Amino acid sequence: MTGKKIRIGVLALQGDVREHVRALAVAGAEPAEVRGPEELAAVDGLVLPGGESTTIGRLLRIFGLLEPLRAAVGDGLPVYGSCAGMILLARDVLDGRPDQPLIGGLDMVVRRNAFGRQVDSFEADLDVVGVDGPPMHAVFIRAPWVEKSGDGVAVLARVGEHPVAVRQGHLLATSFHPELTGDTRMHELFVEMVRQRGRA
Ligand SMILES: NC(=O)CC[C@H](N)C(=O)O
Repeated sequence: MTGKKIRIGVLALQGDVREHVRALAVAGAEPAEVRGPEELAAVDGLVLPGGESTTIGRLLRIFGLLEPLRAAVGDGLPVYGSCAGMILLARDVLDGRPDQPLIGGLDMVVRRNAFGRQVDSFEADLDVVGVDGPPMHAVFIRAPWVEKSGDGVAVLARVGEHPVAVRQGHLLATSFHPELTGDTRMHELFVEMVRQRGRA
């Protein structure tokens, strides 16, 4: 641990940006909104917020961020994707739009709106690997689940048999929205991941 604040970007094209900015600040990072390649180049880690993955994907193309983001992920930039952000980090999406662009990087296939076929939104208390203390109260909104994942992917939490939190090296993804509950332990876990990469 160093005393230096690390700078973590929040992709700010669409979705619940402000809530992530707030949670990252509470978790001890210096948050920064990212809308273009120069801003992306200036951060030590990045959060992809929830929202609508098809819209965010389209905006990534329009803002010239899709290829720079793919390159940054390939280069080891730590990224945390929540809900729509989880979808963007997947290598493939089921029930997505055929032309829906993904960033990829995480060796998983996700199913979009997976729980939504039964209920649109729900809440659950989850034990998350790597998060100490009481179970985490998790909010799911038209959430994806991980349909399948490669050997390199660690499952951190499940709802029933379905993985809803995963990590592969420098990439972290959750189906749920920790930025909405005031519980910043998921953001703290990500800040620590970024810190350990020593980019600060
Ligand atoms: N809350 C969310 O991020 C919902 C994700 C949305 N259903 C999508 O497909 O992108």
